[in-house]
Amino acid sequence: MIELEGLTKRYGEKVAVDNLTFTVRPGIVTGFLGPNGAGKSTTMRMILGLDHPTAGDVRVDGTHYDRLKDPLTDIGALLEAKGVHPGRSAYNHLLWLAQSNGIPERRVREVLDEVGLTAVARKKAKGFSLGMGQRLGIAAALLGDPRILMFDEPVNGLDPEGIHWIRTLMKSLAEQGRTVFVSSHLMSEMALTADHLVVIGQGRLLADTSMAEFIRRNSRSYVRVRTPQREALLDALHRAGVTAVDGADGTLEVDGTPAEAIGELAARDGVVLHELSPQQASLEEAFMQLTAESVEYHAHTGAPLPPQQQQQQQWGESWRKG
Ligand SMILES: Nc1ncnc2c1ncn2[C@@H]1O[C@H](COP(=O)(O)OP(=O)(O)OP(=O)(O)O)[C@@H](O)[C@H]1O
Repeated sequence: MIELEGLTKRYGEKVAVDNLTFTVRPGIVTGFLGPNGAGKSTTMRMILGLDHPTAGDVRVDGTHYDRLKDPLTDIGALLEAKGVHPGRSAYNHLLWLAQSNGIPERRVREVLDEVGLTAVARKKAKGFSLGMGQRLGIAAALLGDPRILMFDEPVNGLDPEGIHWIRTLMKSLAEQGRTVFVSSHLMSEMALTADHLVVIGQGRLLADTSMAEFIRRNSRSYVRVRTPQREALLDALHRAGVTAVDGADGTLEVDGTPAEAIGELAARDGVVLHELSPQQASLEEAFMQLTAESVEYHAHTGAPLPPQQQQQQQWGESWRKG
């Protein structure tokens, strides 16, 4: 497990990570989601002991990273800027890592095979594409056969085949019972990979929820109705026990009643409709709304928020409780 407790990092006035408390559990893929600059990389660097927290604590399997005896066998990580000597081959890079961490040489061949780099293992890293570089970074993370794996934006720069490969790899690592913690700024990516979601914005925790729950709450389907006879339509719906709420641009939104039924109710009363369209709210929209509120919250520090944003903020609160 990775356990964060009140983890905080300040750079001067800037609060990069703000009082984060959550646990990353084994056997599932946990997505770490937030817009650019939310504090994901800083959090991951603190987990690995590369940055020191200003306050709070983070433990890897109950211990601070720098007290782990053989860290590569406990936690493997792919960080965004992974330093590989450009003149060194993939094989020699991994061999150097293995030898300095007491890992047998056969693991080098195994992980090269696992990430599909065997054919180019003797080529110098400076000739590697971005995708090959990512694969080499992942090979390094897997080298010590660790129980915990952490990937910072692993699909960056990968082609569709590479992205598919990473997704499959992360899921299979979790199925083996490992803890898999992966960051992204794309909800659509996480929806395909993660079982659990931790969302941050401006360094603060916004959501800590299962993916299924996030989808259940946000996959709202409704029907958008546009009519020049608003009152007449509302009457017709009301008589049938159907509730409509105001949508954007003077539209009405109806939950739980199919478009066909709404159309028939309108026709029965001779109500003209200009639009009758089933809608599905996207997860990306839900994510943007969730993180936008944290930006607003910080921009208005000390000042009361407008009622709509207060409501959105409470929505964020309920995620935290979930
Ligand atoms: N060494 C540093 N000195 C000053 N500010 C920093 C430093 N490292 C990070 N920050 C700031 O802390 C905030 C969080 O940065 P971080 O890189 O952790 O975000 P992120 O969520 O990983 O973003 P991205 O997706 O863009 O990588 C940003 O505002 C960043 O500018």
